[in-house]
Amino acid sequence: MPFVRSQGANIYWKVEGDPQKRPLVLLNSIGTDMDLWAEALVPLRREFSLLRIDTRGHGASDVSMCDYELALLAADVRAAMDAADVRAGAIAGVSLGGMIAMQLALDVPGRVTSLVLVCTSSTMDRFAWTARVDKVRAEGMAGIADLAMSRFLSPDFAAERPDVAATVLRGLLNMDPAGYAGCAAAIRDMNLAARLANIQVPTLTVTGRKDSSTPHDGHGEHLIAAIDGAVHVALDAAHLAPLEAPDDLAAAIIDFLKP
Ligand SMILES: O=C(O)CCC(=O)CC(=O)O
Repeated sequence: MPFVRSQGANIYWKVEGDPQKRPLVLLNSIGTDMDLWAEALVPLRREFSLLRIDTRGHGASDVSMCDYELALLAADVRAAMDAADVRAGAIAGVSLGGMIAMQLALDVPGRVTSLVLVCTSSTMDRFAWTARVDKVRAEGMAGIADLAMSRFLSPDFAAERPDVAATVLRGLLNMDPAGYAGCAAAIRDMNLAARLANIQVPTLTVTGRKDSSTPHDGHGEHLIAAIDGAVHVALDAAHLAPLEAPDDLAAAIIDFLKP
């Protein structure tokens, strides 16, 4: 079974593609699961051996009833990499997934060969995320669904692809609020900004021109400035770029990671 025990929880992972190819680990945002990457898998599978992981509290992974920390979520990724026999690999993460990827690169640099930071940040508004944690614990997923959906997908894309928007909304509403709150606490408490200069691996930062949650200004720009040699690509997408611009994102990743 593709579950690994990590710090009191079963974490779901899945490998796809030719195991002889270079490993690429794919991490999801808060409020989604490994299927966030589904639309980009075909081109990525041609180039990489893919390891996808459901972040603790999401998808098929266990929910722990507490505040999580990025270090815990990074340890879960390390455990899944061990279980999948991936000693080191490129790590691509969307939003929370990018934060976990940065934490992993700082905590265990030997396990990370490159970073792809998609629609993410090292500094989110602590006040807003404190309110998000409280609201989801008090009201459940319905209490935060409209806000999250308004940032996940652009209105144009949601109108063009109501099937995708409905699937994302259903996933959000059906998840355990404790898992969302635990991860939201990790975003609230993250402490990455002062450590970014210690990231020593080639890094691609991807921003979405329609992303109001972690846009270039105030978010992506800080990663690009602080991480030595970081490369930047902007895509025509809102926050969930793997759904809104899967081909362009896959092409950017493949180009950046080419040997
Ligand atoms: O719901 C939002 O406001 C966007 C969530 C966010 O920025 C963190 C994530 O997507 O992991």
